[in-house]
Order: sequence, then C-alpha cells, then structure tokens
Amino acid sequence: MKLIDVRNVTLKYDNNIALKNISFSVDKKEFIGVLGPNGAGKSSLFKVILGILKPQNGEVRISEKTNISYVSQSVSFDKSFPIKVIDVVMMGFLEKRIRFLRGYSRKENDKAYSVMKKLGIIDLKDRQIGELSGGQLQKVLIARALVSDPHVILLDEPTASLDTDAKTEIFELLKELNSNMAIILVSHNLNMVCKYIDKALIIDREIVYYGEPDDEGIGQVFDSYAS
Ligand SMILES: Nc1ncnc2c1ncn2[C@@H]1O[C@H](COP(=O)(O)OP(=O)(O)OP(=O)(O)O)[C@@H](O)[C@H]1O
Repeated sequence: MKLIDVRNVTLKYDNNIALKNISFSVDKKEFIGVLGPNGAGKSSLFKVILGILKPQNGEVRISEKTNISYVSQSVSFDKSFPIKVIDVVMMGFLEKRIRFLRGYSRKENDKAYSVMKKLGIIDLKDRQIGELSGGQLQKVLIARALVSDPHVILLDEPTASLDTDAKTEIFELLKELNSNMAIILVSHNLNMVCKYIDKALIIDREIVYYGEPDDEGIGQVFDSYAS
C-alpha cells in the first residue's frame, strides 16, 4: 500500500474552491515537488494531508503507522526571544510530552543530538535562534521535524528566503534524507527542484500536471503560469 493516498479531494473555504478533485499518492521514499502559482492551494493541500482541514469531498488515506512530520513556511519571529537551538529541536517531542505529561527522556535527548550531528548543526546547539542565518534556522526546523523518525516529511517552501548556495545545501540534505523517507515539498522553482524530485505535482486549484519532472510537456505547463 502507498504511504499516502489522496483521492478526489475537493476543499472549499466558504464558497471558494481551493482544491478541486485532487488525486495523487506517495510511495515509500518518493520525492514529490508540489508547484503552482500563488493561491493555487499548495498550503491547503498540506493542511488536508495533515488532517488540519477536512475536505468537503474525497479523502486522504494514510497507511497504518505512517508517521508524518511538517516543516512550515519560514515565519517571522521575535529575534530576541530567548530560546536555544537545542530547545527548538526538542520541541519535536512536544506532542508526546504533553500527551504523557512528562519531561523529555534521555533517549529523546540522545536522538536530538544525533539528528543535530547528522545535519551539521551540533555546534550551534546553545546558540539563540535569533542569532542564526536563514540556512541554519531552516536546518534547525528540519531537525525538529526529524527527531520523531517520520516516514514522510512535508516541507512548505523551505528555501524561499535563502541564497543559491544555502538553497543547494538544503536540497542536498533533503536528497540524503530521501534515502530513508518520502518527501513532499512545496516550491515555486521548478528548475531548482527538478533534479531532486521523482514526480512533480503542479496544481492551480486542480491538477495541471502530475508526472516525471523531465517530461517534455512540463516546461510548457510551468511557463504558462510562471511567466
Ligand atoms: N483560512 C482561509 N480562509 C479563506 N480562504 C483561504 C484560507 N486559506 C487560504 N485561502 C484561500 O485559498 C486559496 C489557496 O490558498 P493556499 O494558501 O492554499 O495557496 P498556496 O498555493 O499555498 O499560495 P502561496 O504560494 O501564495 O503560499 C487562496 O485563494 C487563498 O486566498
């Protein structure tokens, strides 16, 4: 069975259709790029997959025991907020902590350290998050999503505010993570993502393209809204 099966999903906000009859699936270790113009419904699609929004029609089936993590669009925050990198990464365990009303375990602490090492941010663990570069902050947010050992990770424009080098570094990191987990990533930049993804899902409320990123037809579809 597929990890995630999105079937004929239609989502409306009041009477406005944000997603119309969307169907696609996610296999183990598949890398899917979700592209589309502003307001195309990309973030709404993530919210439906995460169960935050319930579609008026259709359904999202998630195979049993599939653990999904989410990295949201970079949000602005108070740079002087006194929270350290390690605290942000440990927040990946917050749900369990609240559910079981307990502190973090030793095992969780070790896991956070091993993920930070893997992502090359262990030296930043005691740094205030307001003192990080955009690329470093993005890695911290990815680390937070990884500590729960997800089978699928959803990322909403993780490289939007980064320069080209930092973008490439994040994509190379995602490529490495992809050997272990499926990735669904929202992006506006087909050229940037096409060499990493297995499939492109281009939406403009409805699906306008779903297939290989190097198929001949894709450039034309993409140019029609990107220009
Ligand atoms: N909470 C909401 N209430 C009403 N309409 C909404 C809400 N959230 C999104 N929309 C509308 O739904 C449509 C899809 O929005 P969504 O944020 O999913 O698009 P997007 O593709 O992620 O856009 P962007 O690339 O600009 O981030 C837009 O027309 C938006 O205005």
